[in-house]
Amino acid sequence: MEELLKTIIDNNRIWTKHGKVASYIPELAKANPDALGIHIFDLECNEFYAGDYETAFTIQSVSKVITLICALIDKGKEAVFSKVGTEPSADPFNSIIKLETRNSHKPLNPFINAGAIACTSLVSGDNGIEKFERVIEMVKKMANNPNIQVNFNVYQSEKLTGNTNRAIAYYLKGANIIERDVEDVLDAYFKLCSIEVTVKDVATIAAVIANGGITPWSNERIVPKEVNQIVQAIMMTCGLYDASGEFAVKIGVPSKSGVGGCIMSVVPKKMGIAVVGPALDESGNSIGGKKVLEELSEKLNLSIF
Ligand SMILES: NC(=O)CC[C@H](N)C(=O)O
Repeated sequence: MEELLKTIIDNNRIWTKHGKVASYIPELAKANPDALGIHIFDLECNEFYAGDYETAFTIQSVSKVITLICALIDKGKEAVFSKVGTEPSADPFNSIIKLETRNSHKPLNPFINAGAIACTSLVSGDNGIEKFERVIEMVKKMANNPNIQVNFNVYQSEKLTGNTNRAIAYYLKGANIIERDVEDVLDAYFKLCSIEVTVKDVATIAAVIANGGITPWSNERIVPKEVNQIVQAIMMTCGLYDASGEFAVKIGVPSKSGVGGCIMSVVPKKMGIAVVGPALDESGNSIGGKKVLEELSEKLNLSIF
């Protein structure tokens, strides 16, 4: 397996030259555009990795999966889906347009920025700090890593330049989708995007989801079965923003990407996979990461379809 992963990384490294590192959050522009790494955590707790698997990166939108899990556990599906939809979006991840043109003003789904900001406000906690703590504790538990922390420079950079997210959040407040103090919710959202991880952490999180919400290493249920099912369905249909359909066709497993260059993939009942490659395509998905997953899915016959 390690040989296979190494070959796949080598075959696809060239793709990193065709993408661009995210620069709208200035601190992210410092990432190495040539990096490409992968980690697999299977349900027997075997781990395989290759390429730049030691690269640290910020989790970015992959955190939206854990925020949704916490919101569903804390408030239940009726409350969550009264504020956020479950439909894919054909617009970019930070788009505002549908908030106004759709009657309900609900964000289309929990994995675009508007939906994730709404879910952040739904998570348990009296203020932004408590909400952030609730979600990062879940990240640590699912990643089996108590040392996970926020990258302070990325957090500061997000907060300083996150005006589109600010516009989204104030719109949501005006439409009664979020009830809390907007800046407080945004602060938690920016911190959650800035959590620093490696592909090992993300592959471990994916393995818990692949195992039905139960930790493969200690057999402990941390995500209720129904929540785990809902999250995978939304990853499948909305996980790569406006490129989710193409990804379903080419790779065929529930996945979630982030502008830090990570893609987390869940192969139900088999394994968790994480790739990192900070050079992104025009939808904000890792260009090399997508190609690596495409070849891996083909070679190991991973598609659920
Ligand atoms: N797609 C992403 O990963 C977006 C996350 C980023 N922090 C933002 O809010 O713009």
